[in-house]
Amino acid sequence: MVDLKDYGFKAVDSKTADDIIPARIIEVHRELYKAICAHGEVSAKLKGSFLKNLNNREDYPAVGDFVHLIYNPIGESKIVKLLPRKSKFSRTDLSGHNPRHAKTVLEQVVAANFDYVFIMSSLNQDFNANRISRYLTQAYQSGATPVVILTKSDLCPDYEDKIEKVKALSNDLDVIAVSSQTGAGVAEVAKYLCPGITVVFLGMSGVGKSSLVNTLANEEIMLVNDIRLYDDRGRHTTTHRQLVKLNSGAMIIDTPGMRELGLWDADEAIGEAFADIEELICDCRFSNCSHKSEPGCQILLALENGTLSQKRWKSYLTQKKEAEFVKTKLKKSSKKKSRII
Ligand SMILES: Nc1nc2c(ncn2[C@@H]2O[C@H](COP(=O)(O)OP(=O)(O)OP(=O)(O)O)[C@@H](O)[C@H]2O)c(=O)[nH]1
Ligand SMILES: [Zn+2]
Repeated sequence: MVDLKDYGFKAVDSKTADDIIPARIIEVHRELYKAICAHGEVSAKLKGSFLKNLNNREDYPAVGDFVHLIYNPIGESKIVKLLPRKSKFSRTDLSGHNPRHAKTVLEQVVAANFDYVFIMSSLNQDFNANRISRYLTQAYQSGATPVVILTKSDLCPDYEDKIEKVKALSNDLDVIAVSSQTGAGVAEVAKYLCPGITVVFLGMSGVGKSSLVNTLANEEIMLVNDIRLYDDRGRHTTTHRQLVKLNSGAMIIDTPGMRELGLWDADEAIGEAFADIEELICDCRFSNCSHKSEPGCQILLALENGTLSQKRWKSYLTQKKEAEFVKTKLKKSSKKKSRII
């Protein structure tokens, strides 16, 4: 028997019928799900009655979700309910269109119920505090706790100032420098990986995610967790596990969607990441200040006396603009009936 608590399940007061049990989604392949439940791993589909009542794309189960299912020991189990999410990452699905021409923007959840977002950024010449700040905005919005992991510390002997720069992005932010090459800092990251804890990684390709995961797991976990399947023509294929359990008992969610996250209704999260700027704006003399030339503008004053850097102000404006763009698209598309999958 599998104890779902080992997979982060917190039993709530939801009394279930005898044949309905909780499970966690570990893979999503179009309409087919793979889930872990008390009886081990099962294949599952959405039950017709559940599917019929789905209105939004975000209500479809995603990797990491807890669900209720009717267990079937000899065939596909049926998912009957999606349990409330404590955190989630959504991707703006532009229906395959270039953003400028997209007619519909749909929210698609790509990972759910994670405790930490590991924001990965390399300490070498790619280091970019603005990018980290963008990821922070998304992390706060997800509902989980961000931890910034600065990789390849062996390539950058002098990284203290970079750590300070990142710490200045937000209050109480944990920032860890690591090297998968030398092992420096890896133990600090491992402290987060307690049994039942789920983490996701955000970061550009090549920052060293796989190397770190392999170092943490002390084995080729990415390979170990690949499973072999036979496709419908009997050909041999491998698929990549989307929720991976480490030896420590912690879990990592890694889905294709995680790699292309867009900003989703980010105003509130931007407010958290740029609280200082929003405070300044509140103090501008005119409530509709454009922060370009008005007298009594606190932004202009802060830029002039150097308490606010041009770079940070520009980064704030860029994020606002992006969030605005998505919102406009969303408003337009919600007037029409949303197309679901
Ligand atoms: N010097 C040094 N190189 C590293 C370190 N970690 C990773 N690398 C190198 O950086 C390159 C990319 O590392 P990966 O772990 O594959 O990066 P990734 O983020 O998983 O990349 P994707 O699979 O494309 O998402 C590889 O050539 C690694 O050998 C490190 O701590 N120090
Ligand atoms: Zn102003």
